[in-house]
Amino acid sequence: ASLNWSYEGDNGPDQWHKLYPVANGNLQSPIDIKTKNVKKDPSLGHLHVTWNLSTCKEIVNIGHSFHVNFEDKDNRSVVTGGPLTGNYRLQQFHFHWGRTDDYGSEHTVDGRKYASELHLVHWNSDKYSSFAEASDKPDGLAIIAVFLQVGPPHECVQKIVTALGSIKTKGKKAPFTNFDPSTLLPGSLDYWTYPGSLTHPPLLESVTWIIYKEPITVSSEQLAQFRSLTVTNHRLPQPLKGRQIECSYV
Ligand SMILES: NS(=O)(=O)c1ccc(C(=O)NCC(=O)NCCc2c[nH]cn2)cc1
Ligand SMILES: [Cu+2]
Ligand SMILES: [Zn+2]
Repeated sequence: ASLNWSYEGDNGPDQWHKLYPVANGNLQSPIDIKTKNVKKDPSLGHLHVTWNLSTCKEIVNIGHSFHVNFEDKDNRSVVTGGPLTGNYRLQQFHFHWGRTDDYGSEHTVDGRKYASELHLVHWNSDKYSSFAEASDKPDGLAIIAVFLQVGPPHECVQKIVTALGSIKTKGKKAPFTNFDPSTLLPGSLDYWTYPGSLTHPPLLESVTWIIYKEPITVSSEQLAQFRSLTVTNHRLPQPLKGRQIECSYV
């Protein structure tokens, strides 16, 4: 189905509210993380990530982005702990980026924009039976975000960049197996967390966001390869509307 929204022009982010009124809701994402307003919460423990590389399945060009999809029919790849109650199953990961290396992340930190942002999308498999069922529940989704800054190339991101060559047109998919997403996590496991939404339509306010403080590093050439699929795909920060951001003790 052709999408009724885009990142630029007549169906751009400022118009999304016409078809998706929740775009002006109280729990919209992304947001700017003002670190001086973050609340340290000693009860926030470590995140426990168990991603099994046997669940990595394929890479797909979905037009406004590309996804690496995982088999989510059992709990082989789950995240739990931290702000989460129970198990959240990994469904897919994707990135967001901008036209240049100067911006492209969705969340920002004290106004700082990173060049890109990784989203690892999980759904609550203890309470719901699918992503679709979980996607409109307040405790339905957990998305882990990792910032990307520019520097030397990232060895594991290179595997993804190489695979993009076989999915140049929208709708194309190619096998992409035995990839371990934990190779995309930073060294420090300190994170921020807050209640929010999907960052593009349907913009459902069903997400516990978990954002690692430390970025990973990719090269400008690797980012240029992302842009070969679509030039830009990031939403700007939305009003906090009184939400409290918490940070872990690690
Ligand atoms: N950027 S993000 O907040 O992580 C995010 C935004 C939208 C969706 C989503 O699932 N939206 C409905 C849907 O099923 N869309 C088709 C597949 C798709 C497109 N983009 C992401 N998933 C998932 C994650
Ligand atoms: Cu998307
Ligand atoms: Zn995303």
